[in-house]
Amino acid sequence: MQLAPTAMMANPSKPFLPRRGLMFILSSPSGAGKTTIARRLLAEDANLRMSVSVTTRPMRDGEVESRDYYFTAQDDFRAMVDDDAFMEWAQVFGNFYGTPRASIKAGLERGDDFLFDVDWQGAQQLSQRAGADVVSVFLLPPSIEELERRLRDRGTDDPDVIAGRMARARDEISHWDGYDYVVVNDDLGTCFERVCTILHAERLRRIRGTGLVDFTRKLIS
Ligand SMILES: Nc1ncnc2c1ncn2[C@@H]1O[C@H](COP(=O)(O)OP(=O)(O)OP(=O)(O)O)[C@@H](O)[C@H]1O
Ligand SMILES: Nc1nc2c(ncn2[C@@H]2O[C@H](COP(=O)(O)O)[C@@H](O)[C@H]2O)c(=O)[nH]1
Repeated sequence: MQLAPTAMMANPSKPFLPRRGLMFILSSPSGAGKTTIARRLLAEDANLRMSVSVTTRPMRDGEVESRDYYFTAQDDFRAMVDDDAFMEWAQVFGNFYGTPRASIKAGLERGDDFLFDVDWQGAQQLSQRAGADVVSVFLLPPSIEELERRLRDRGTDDPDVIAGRMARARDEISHWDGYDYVVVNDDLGTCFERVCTILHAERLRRIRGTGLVDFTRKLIS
């Protein structure tokens, strides 16, 4: 039997049974494309919510407060650290970044999935603290030359900032083996499909199926 394309595509994020949400981490060296992939995932997947980080870095052209980051002063960031308001935080490129705790715990219990755009330090801390809720994906550029080209063509950073990001790229890449999945972002469409495949499969893991015990009990009773 041939299924109509619409039937095959029918909302893969909507679960048949209640399930616990997951924490979907995307990391990469700066410029490899995680923001691009993240925006497309959020646009196409109704069950995925962005975990918006707090940062002390200045806002870039085109960025929107509370959509891209909560932009904050260093003193306020420190106060949040002291209040234990972050699930993780780290210093990256001389600025501070942190993942606010608020709303994530309750969201996971409701079955919401959260997307995190964090560096390797954030991925490591979240994996240690949130264990089985975490699915981590590391994106690699097809080459170092292409990574630099993407940073230049993006047109958001001065040459000295780009040099700093390139200098850090090798260190970031050296942490590839701390992730559950590694995907090369060469062709954007192919990379996006692979990331979607990971997300859809991870949602189906037995450990997330909070409704499975009752459901299977009824099936066999
Ligand atoms: N597969 C691809 N092929 C060509 N260009 C790409 C591809 N993926 C992303 N880009 C482009 O590369 C640039 C960097 O992408 P993006 O801003 O998503 O990177 P990032 O990893 O989020 O960087 P940062 O960590 O600095 O925020 C953007 O201009 C984006 O349009
Ligand atoms: N550990 C954390 N890293 C974060 C967080 N939010 C963003 N990031 C990472 O910082 C760099 C630079 O980001 P940019 O937007 O300034 O280019 C990048 O690797 C992000 O993944 C966070 O909350 N925690």
